[in-house]
Amino acid sequence: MKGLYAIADVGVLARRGMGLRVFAEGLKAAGVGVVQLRDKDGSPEGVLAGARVLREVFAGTDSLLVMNDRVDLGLLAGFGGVHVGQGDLSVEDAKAVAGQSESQRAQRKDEEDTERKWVVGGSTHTEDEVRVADVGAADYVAVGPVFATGTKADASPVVGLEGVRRARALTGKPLVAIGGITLANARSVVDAGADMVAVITGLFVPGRTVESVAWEFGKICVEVEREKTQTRIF
Ligand SMILES: Cc1ncc(COP(=O)(O)OP(=O)(O)O)c(N)n1
Ligand SMILES: Cc1ncsc1CCOP(=O)(O)O
Ligand SMILES: [Mg+2]
Repeated sequence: MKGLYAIADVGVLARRGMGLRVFAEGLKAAGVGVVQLRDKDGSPEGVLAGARVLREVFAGTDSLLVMNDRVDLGLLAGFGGVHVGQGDLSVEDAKAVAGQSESQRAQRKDEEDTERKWVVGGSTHTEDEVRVADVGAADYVAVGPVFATGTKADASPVVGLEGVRRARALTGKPLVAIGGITLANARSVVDAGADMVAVITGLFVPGRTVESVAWEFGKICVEVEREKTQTRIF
């Protein structure tokens, strides 16, 4: 898991007058690897309707589709995973609902090679939460908000780049940074140790297409990773 983790926030899209399908097609054209559907105000059927749009647009690609908050809707939608925060179902319970707890997987050992793992990611905002997530069942650990964000009204205090560095030191799991990430600061976030940058508002740059912005986020992540590898070799 490296690069851009794009979040299709239904409320933000509506406020910006952009359709979910058009937005998703831009992400697909940019080759985005992970796309989350975040619909905080939608009815269950409304969320599933949005999920169907993402399934259609990303059909035939390897992109991972992640449902925010609701493991049941993620499973119904045929998504590849769910993201849960500190106030949502726990990562472990989300795994169990998806039939992916340790014991459930052990019972189906023979199928495991062919079975694609259902991904469960979890939010963290403090060092203690990162420590807990590191030893728990989360497939990736999200940390944030890195910078101030206007998108989440009940966001925790910002952790800054130092928070990303500390999280990096505390977990070897894939680390996703979120909150106020833009093209201008994405490099610093990946430099601080994030594997992926999760972005909502930063995908909208006046005068530019979502595709070109998403592509540039991916390019920044690849460049920083390449620089890190070279630094390690020489
Ligand atoms: C990749 C990623 N990281 C963090 C969050 C935030 O999750 P949560 O804290 O549950 O807040 P809501 O998004 O549900 O308001 C996320 N959605 N995705
Ligand atoms: C969902 C969420 N969780 C922590 S910050 C945040 C909002 C991220 O949105 P933006 O990229 O617009 O700051
Ligand atoms: Mg949540």
